[in-house]
Amino acid sequence: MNKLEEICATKREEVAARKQERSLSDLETAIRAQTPPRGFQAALARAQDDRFGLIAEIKKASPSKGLIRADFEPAAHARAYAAGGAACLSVLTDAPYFQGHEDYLIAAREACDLPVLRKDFMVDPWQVAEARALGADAILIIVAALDDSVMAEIEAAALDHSMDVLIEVHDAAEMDRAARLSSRLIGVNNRDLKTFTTDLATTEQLAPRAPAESLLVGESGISSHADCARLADSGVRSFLVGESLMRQADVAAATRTLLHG
Ligand SMILES: O=P(O)(O)OC[C@@H](O)[C@@H](O)c1c[nH]c2ccccc12
Repeated sequence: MNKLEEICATKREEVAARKQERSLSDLETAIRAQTPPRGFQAALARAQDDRFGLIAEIKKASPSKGLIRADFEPAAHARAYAAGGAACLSVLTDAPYFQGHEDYLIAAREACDLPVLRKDFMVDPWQVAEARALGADAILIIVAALDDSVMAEIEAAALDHSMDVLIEVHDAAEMDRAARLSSRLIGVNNRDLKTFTTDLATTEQLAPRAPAESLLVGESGISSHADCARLADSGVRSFLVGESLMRQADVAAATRTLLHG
């Protein structure tokens, strides 16, 4: 079993337990009390028309790096990312592997007016309703983790709630499977899921294979303006960046430097 399979197996158990505690109708009630989705893909598209689109990630820890930031303050990081010019936020909510929490998403979304992606391992459409109930504006579908039918069900649930879907691929076969979904917001993960090493060439190689009219996002291992400029040469003008920004003392300044050099 590779790490992704292990994480998803743990997630299935977690979701089974949560479903016992919270019915779908209970979630629907919470959703009605939520503010409407903020338009994640539209915000990213506007930003990259102007310059670069940044999805800045609120990430406390990861399986490969352990604790990334000790003085972890989701609301303060959200405000710093917004001040630095990020178009959108991504907030890790997976607890067992990333030390994330739903409360971090709620706090980050309340602290600014950027659209927020719930970064978690979606294995069941129920989680989409849960994400919207928390306020999430977008969810992630990891193609490597799902078969085609579950993927389509999760996407349909998100579109039903007027949320955007970031579809994550990391090889050519996954890009072809992503093309069969309807979302055209496609992230190429530069991180090899087996070795955890990152290589920006992954985005460069897969970008030409994306369906027409896709909004492409380069994900993982991006740490400088030069990295962004390099990926822009292959037509990718939006980026998902976590660790390199989370490690900075002045997150707002680092975000500005990443975007503007
Ligand atoms: O911290 P980085 O190297 O900038 O990467 C951010 C983001 O791409 C990464 O956290 C990520 C991409 N896809 C994921 C899926 C699950 C958990 C995490 C991720």
